[in-house]
Amino acid sequence: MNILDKIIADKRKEVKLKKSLVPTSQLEQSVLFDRKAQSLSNVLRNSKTGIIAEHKRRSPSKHTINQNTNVGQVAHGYENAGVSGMSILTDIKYFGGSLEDLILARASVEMPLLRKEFIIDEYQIIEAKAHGADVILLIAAVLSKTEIKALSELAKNLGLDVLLEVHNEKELHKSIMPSLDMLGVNNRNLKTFEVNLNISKKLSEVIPDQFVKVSESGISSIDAIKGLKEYGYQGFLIGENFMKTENPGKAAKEFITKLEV
Ligand SMILES: O=P(O)(O)OC[C@@H](O)[C@@H](O)c1c[nH]c2ccccc12
Repeated sequence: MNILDKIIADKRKEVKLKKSLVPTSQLEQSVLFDRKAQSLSNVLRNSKTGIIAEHKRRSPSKHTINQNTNVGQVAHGYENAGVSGMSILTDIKYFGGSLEDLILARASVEMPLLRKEFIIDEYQIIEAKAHGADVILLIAAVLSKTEIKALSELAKNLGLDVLLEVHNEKELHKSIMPSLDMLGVNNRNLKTFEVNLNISKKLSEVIPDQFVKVSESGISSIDAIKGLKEYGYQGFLIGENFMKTENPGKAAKEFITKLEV
């Protein structure tokens, strides 16, 4: 079994258990559930830099990246750096994140927050809204077309933006539908961990213009961003490059300052 299949198998068990413990009717009572979400796609359309900075403690490919973070401080640092939004890993087992991280970031900043999760069930979208997310991620590699449609339509009904992630042309063709806001190309193959920025460049031609294009993973230089912008990308998801430093917010600030000149 590849790592992605393993993560999804565990996720199915986790969601089943959660559903039995906390019903959606209870999630819907959260004060955050009624909060009006902010649109990351709108921010990206109007941003010169388009950085989405991620909070990621560890990953199956890199193991420990940064175990000493205070997510509220990181969120403040990113906001102060002028990022367009923040991505927060909420998977516990493989990425060391949690929904608590999402709440703590929400309590610290106003900018759009993406719940970075392996979403396979509508329950997780209600949960995202109840914990202050503005955006959800859907990963085409693990969902059918019917699932992508149902999950993205639910998110839109709740006022959330949808970022749909693909890694190849087949996934892209299966996924294109009006209930998506952003199309993300993951430069990392989630099955092999191989990273190649040319995947974003290649797939850019087949992404229709109505979607904001986001390039994800393996981005660590200003030149990489300049190159991707030429292919129409307006969003750049960066995790490790900031998180591996002692002060991710400071690293993001230095990066964005260089990008602006
Ligand atoms: O740390 P990086 O290489 O900058 O990558 C960030 C982000 O793109 C990556 O964490 C990611 C992209 N898609 C995902 C799906 C699930 C978990 C993680 C991810």
